[in-house]
Amino acid sequence: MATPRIHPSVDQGVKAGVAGFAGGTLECRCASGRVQINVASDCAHNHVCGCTKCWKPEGALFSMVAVVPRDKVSVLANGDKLAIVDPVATIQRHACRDCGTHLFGRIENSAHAFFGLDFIHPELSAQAGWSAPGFAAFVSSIIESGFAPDGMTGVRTRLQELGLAPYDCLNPPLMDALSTHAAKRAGKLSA
Ligand SMILES: N[C@@H](CCC(=O)N[C@@H](CSCO)C(=O)NCC(=O)O)C(=O)O
Ligand SMILES: [Zn+2]
Ligand SMILES: [Zn+2]
Repeated sequence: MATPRIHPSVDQGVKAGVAGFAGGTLECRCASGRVQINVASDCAHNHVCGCTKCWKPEGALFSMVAVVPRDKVSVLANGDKLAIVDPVATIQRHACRDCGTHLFGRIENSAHAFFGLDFIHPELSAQAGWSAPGFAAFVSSIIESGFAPDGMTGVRTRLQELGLAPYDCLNPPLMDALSTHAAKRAGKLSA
């Protein structure tokens, strides 16, 4: 069986980030009049995501997605082309109307554990040095996009080979953060 194409940024091996990297500019994929955003910070929790909601480049089974503080994100050019993909989703993904690329995803619910963080796709930046992806999230979800279930062992094996531990939700630190937040809100843990 052919090697599964996880994502073009990791298919030849995961490249390490650069310590002290300070961010860069992300662009959509239009031939002209590109939407540009600036991200004045390195990203964190970078991962590949198999969910149906995250933007994936052509041919890839996974997106590559990470978070940055929302106050570090600003629109530099052609922001009038941005539209929210799904206004009721937890993550409101601001995408280019013309090419479909997602420039940033924002959580507007201030009660959410990840409020204050925006989701970005570091590959949309020409600058190298972003923190590398460290795990694979929502792996089983690729089936929801039509991937054949009998290929899942091959996908998980390839992810392991790349050093991207596969999870069917988020990784344990992020799942623990979500549960800690929920427990504090419910008064089960002290805030
Ligand atoms: N099986 C579903 C899962 C979708 C999902 O829950 N995605 C996550 C991860 S996105 C980045 O890691 C999520 O938090 N979604 C919230 C949102 O998208 O608003 C599917 O594949 O659709
Ligand atoms: Zn575009
Ligand atoms: Zn996702």
